[in-house]
Amino acid sequence: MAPKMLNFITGNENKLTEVKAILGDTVDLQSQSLDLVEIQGAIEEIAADKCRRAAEAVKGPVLVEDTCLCFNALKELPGPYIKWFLEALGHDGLNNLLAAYPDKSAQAVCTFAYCEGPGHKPVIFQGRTNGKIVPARGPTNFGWDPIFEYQGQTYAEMDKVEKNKISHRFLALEKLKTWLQSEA
Ligand SMILES: Nc1ncnc2c1ncn2[C@H]1C[C@H](O)[C@@H](COP(=O)(O)OP(=O)(O)OP(=O)(O)O)O1
Ligand SMILES: [Mg+2]
Repeated sequence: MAPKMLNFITGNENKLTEVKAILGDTVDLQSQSLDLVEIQGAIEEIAADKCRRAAEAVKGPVLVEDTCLCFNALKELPGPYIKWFLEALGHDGLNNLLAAYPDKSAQAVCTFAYCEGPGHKPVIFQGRTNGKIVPARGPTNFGWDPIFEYQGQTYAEMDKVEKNKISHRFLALEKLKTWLQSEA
């Protein structure tokens, strides 16, 4: 059964803002701020595990999201560890990681996981946007957005409405919406 209300558990306000903007009033979106433990492993496993932890923490239905930035020349690393790479290396350091490689292409991957409550199996919805890593351009208020270029513009340079029409998060939420409608 599709939930009437989604409780999005995240410690990241920018994510919450984008999810609200993309879902609009199609869903009743609640939110709780929790910084959940994230395991190592495949992207889907990390999201599913994060979802189980969130369901245990709030003792009810939850939606979580995990974002990865995958450099193709680096066999998809930093991937789920982008948060720590970004904190340690900054935008210049992330560009420098690719200095030895001609291929600057990257994928922004957004994985949502929904779970009905403790003990239930999480359902996964994933979106991927292809782009490339460039020296930072545009406002610096959202993580790696200034170094991820999509069709000539970085995410940071893009108009928010335009970004939310093509982003990895939009593509994943389209799948979530389709699932919610099919279960209704
Ligand atoms: N456009 C973007 N979309 C999502 N995350 C981004 C973006 N730009 C930068 N980031 C950052 C935020 C984090 O440092 C990292 C993603 O790590 P992740 O664990 O998914 O987020 P988080 O820890 O900030 O929130 P959460 O509490 O939902 O896990 O990438
Ligand atoms: Mg996190």
